[in-house]
Amino acid sequence: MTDSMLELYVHDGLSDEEIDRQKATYGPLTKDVRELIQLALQTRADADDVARAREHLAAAREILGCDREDGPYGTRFNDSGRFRNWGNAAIGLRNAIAPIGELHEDADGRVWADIHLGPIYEGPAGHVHGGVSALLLDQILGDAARLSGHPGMTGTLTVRYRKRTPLGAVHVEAKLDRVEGRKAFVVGHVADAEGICVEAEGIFIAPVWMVEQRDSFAETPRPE
Ligand SMILES: CCCCCCCCCCCCCC(=O)SCCNC(=O)CCNC(=O)[C@H](O)C(C)(C)COP(=O)(O)OP(=O)(O)OC[C@H]1O[C@@H](n2cnc3c(N)ncnc32)[C@H](O)[C@@H]1OP(=O)(O)O
Repeated sequence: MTDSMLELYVHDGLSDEEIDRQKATYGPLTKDVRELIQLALQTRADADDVARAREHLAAAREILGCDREDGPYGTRFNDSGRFRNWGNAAIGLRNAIAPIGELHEDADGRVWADIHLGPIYEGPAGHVHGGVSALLLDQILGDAARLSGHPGMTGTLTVRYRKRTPLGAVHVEAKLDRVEGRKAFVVGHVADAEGICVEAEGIFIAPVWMVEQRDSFAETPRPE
């Protein structure tokens, strides 16, 4: 299990220029697909128009599929310490369902993101699915642990839903609370304009292999 995961931490030696080129190429594709996901939910096009649109989509699938990778994206590094987790379900640059765009980090260690959660993230009518809130919190609490120099796997995530979270603009933030051995304790919340909707505490545990990997970096790697 551990070994198979480590195999997906790959130093691929791409130049910064090549990474920038890939971002410029694939980022807009991800954005288009994200819009398509929402359109699949919202379109009122009739059956003929849907059939016509599907022909275009089939053509796009053929073009995009003729040269492709198999399997998960994993985490890829280069010499200058840039790392890409572009398949990540919460924040991956090439993952059209990932709701988090830009991540911010304040000087005091607070990590936050402002996110627009559209109708594809619905749980209770008009409101955010509880699992989506947990996804955001798992990611942002994990990032707060990692950016403070204590990366780890989620051991325990405790989530308290204080009030419903309306779809639309939400703010997510987290901060390292304390560290005990290989365990980082992080707190955070999801808020709407009226205040906190969901709060969480996470325990992020660095497995031994991750501690060794971490120690091989002079600085905490920054994600793309
Ligand atoms: C450099 C690198 C790059 C950075 C990349 C960052 C990637 C981040 C990715 C983030 C992605 C997003 C997030 C995701 O999606 S992460 C995906 C969801 N999480 C997982 O799949 C984790 C699966 N579980 C495991 O891998 C292991 O069980 C872990 C690693 C958690 C512990 O296994 P390990 O064998 O290491 O543990 P140990 O037995 O030596 O115990 C050590 C200490 O921990 C205490 N304990 C044990 N279990 C738990 C628990 N569940 N809650 C609370 N505490 C627990 C234990 O009592 C002991 O405490 P103490 O006696 O010392 O006080």
